[in-house]
Amino acid sequence: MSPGMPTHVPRVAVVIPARDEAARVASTVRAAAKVPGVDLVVVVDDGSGDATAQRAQEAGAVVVGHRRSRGKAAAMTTGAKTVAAIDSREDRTAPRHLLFLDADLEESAAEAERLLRPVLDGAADMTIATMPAQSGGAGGGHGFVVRLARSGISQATGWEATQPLCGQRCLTRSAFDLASPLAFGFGVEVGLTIDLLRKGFRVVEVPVAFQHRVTGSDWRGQIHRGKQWLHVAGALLRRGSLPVRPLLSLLPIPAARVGRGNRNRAGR
Ligand SMILES: O=c1ccn([C@@H]2O[C@H](COP(=O)(O)OP(=O)(O)O[C@H]3O[C@H](CO)[C@@H](O)[C@H](O)[C@H]3O)[C@@H](O)[C@H]2O)c(=O)[nH]1
Ligand SMILES: O=C(O)[C@H](O)COP(=O)(O)O
Repeated sequence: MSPGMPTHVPRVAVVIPARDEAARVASTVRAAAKVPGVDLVVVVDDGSGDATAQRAQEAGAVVVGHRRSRGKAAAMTTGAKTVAAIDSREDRTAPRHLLFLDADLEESAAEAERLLRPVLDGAADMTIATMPAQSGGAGGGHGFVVRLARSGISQATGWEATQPLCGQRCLTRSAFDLASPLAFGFGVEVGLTIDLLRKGFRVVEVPVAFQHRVTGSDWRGQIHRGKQWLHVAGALLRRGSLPVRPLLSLLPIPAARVGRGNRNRAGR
């Protein structure tokens, strides 16, 4: 907590949705708590089967939980409701801004100040981090989910997101409330971006040196991506913006026949 700040200045609450993150959540909480402007860290234990809740509490977070996993978006909503309840108990004149961070950022969560600065300064309603190349390598994805998300956002709003799935975001309370209810599960980022841009809010990407666990290429990683893809597609469908081209690219037909007119297979 930074002393000497007047109480009417909106401070920032960090909300960390966490499922089975016992190995990483404590260092993420400790690093997030040190970010200037942050005076509250809430971890939502989304039905973990491990000691996530205990580790988060020991690290100093306010911990709330779901008995069974309800997905990332529901965990974010529970966290935002918890912050609202604390805000009203404290009788604040201005609600806290919400900084959503994944549980696996560990020490790099300390970099988050860059993400909240434009929101604190009133220059943006939502910031989204763009993250550097990850030390764990490029991961095992083929870009299917990222391409679907990016072209869906672009089709819906005309905005080209660099990292459309990134969940490290800072929002004003009013932006969050106006974007609720959130899109389900891993569709939440795409839904937030589209809904806020469509309502005329200012959304800005900010480079931040976060590092996180990279999804691998084993069967678990591919199941994770399948789930992400379905959730993103669901969020886009509900917003009338499911793009056709990334869907066609999933079909086993030669690239030359997918929306390339009469070009030959080499794309010339
Ligand atoms: O049912 C779930 C699944 C995940 N999480 C948490 O949500 C965060 C992101 O999940 P993760 O498994 O790390 O997903 P990634 O594929 O690594 O995440 C990328 O893609 C997600 C959207 O698909 C974004 O939310 C993330 O910010 C982005 O880093 C983590 O803190 C998880 O513990 C939950 O709370 N409940
Ligand atoms: O690993 C990732 O970046 C996400 O899980 C998305 O996977 P993708 O590479 O298939 O879009």
